[in-house]
Amino acid sequence: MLPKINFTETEAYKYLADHFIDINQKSIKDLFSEDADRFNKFSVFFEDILLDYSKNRITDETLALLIQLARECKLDEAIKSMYNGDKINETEDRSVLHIALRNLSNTPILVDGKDVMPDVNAVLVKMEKFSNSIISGEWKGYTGKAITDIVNIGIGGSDLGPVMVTEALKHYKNHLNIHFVSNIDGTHIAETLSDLDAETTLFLVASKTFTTQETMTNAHSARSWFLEKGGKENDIAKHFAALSTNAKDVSAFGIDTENMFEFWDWVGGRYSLWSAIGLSISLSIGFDNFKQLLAGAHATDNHFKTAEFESNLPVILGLLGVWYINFYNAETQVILPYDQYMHRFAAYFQQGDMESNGKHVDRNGNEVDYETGPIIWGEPGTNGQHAFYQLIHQGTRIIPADFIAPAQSLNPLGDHHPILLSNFFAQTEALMNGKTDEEVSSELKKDGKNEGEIAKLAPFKVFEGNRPTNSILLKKVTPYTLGSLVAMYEHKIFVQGVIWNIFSFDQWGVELGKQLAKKILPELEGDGKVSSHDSSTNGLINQYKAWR
Ligand SMILES: O=P(O)(O)OC[C@H]1O[C@H](O)[C@@H](O)[C@@H](O)[C@@H]1O
Repeated sequence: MLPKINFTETEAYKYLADHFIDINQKSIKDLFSEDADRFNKFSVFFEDILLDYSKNRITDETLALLIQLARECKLDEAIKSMYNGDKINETEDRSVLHIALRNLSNTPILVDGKDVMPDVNAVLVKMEKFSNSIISGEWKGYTGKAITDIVNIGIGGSDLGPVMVTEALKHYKNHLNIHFVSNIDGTHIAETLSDLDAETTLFLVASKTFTTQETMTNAHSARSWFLEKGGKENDIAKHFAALSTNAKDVSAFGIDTENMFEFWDWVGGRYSLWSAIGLSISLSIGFDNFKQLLAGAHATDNHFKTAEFESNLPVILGLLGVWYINFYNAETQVILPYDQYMHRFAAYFQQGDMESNGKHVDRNGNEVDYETGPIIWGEPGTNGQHAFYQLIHQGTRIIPADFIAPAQSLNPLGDHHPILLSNFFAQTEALMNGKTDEEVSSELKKDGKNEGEIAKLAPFKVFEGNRPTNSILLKKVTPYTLGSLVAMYEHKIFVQGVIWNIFSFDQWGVELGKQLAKKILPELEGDGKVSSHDSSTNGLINQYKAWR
């Protein structure tokens, strides 16, 4: 089980609070000039990933105290508990074993005394066979044609991971066209289906529970479309597969359980891209590449489990986040991939991080009196530079930023990649160094401005700097490296949840809105006025009814 320790009552926390007062006087720039070895000290390699965290407001002492904090919070025990298959998702009484899905070493992992690996491996074999027969064209649709288009119908964890990965690994994709329908807004499925041919389309209904309203509604619409286009009830087996933990509801929907790819309740939705939910990935890039993705994640899992905290990437990232959130009052964490293929990476970790650590009750059931999960946001560079970096550079908030870039481009076109990377390097340097009043004034002087003009303009052009960043330089975006990177962020979330003494693997916060929507739906029928809510909700519903 997870320890239940209030981190603000640890020795390390008290030391950190004192230390914060000292370190807050110093700039990162000063820290670099005081220590020629700073980059070597605060950077760490993991295979083809270099994490440089030297441009942070930390010293040796900060890091030592943060690691002490992790030890006092018994992070090592928590990691062991997760890997042992303990039911650390206590509020749902479940183990948390996404690590088992990519456990290519095949060491036994027990849940309730039973090794889960034979089942995991059997589903992987089934995914491989299925992927191969669709990709090769051996699998035929109801009129004898090969499949050309895959539509994954799912939402949340049954959508975001496959979307992010198939986009990030588009370079490795085969001839199949992959589409994703998630939104209940009819536009999403209507627009997707408008260009498709029922004879050559395969639907993957992806839902852990197989009860999610959006997914079920979209799946039923897809089924009706298929039947309208000429498919017959008994052709459905050739065009619909299910990715789920719920065999009963899958067969009730009419999907042959032969076409069901199973996973288990110990796989959280937002940690499920490694499971059968990853079938669209395996179809898009081939099973061997999917396995490489798992292999990369497995390598990170081993690193997280065995590396000393001082050189453990997820631990370092997690603790740096705690440092900014709980001592500097940072509210957000921005993720900035300098790689167009990774354009959904931040969106993916919005669910990964915010659904995991957006909690205000600790593991003892008490309200916390400290901040927990940050707001995650981000867009690919350099687009972000031309949109919101102004606020990161000159706004009033501290925004810790993760910059991610591959050294090798998958599309080495002219000088695009050096230009992209020059921006990647320049931004973290600029955020750290800023630009002083003297520098601004002398620049303005060179531009021919007079004293009065300089005094007037200079304040607006000063950058105070001292804004913290991590740089994550990858050799190249490959299935393996992406797997490693995603697992690194997953474990970072776990580290932070352990320190904050919250349960990171439940998501009760998504329920209330769902319940209320179910109550409101019947009220939308008929023309009668609705008066059962507050005046705002009544007013909005009644206006909707008047306008629809
Ligand atoms: O896969 P399902 O069961 O359709 O759930 C889809 C999503 O539903 C809810 O919003 C949450 O529970 C998410 O964590 C989940 O990913």
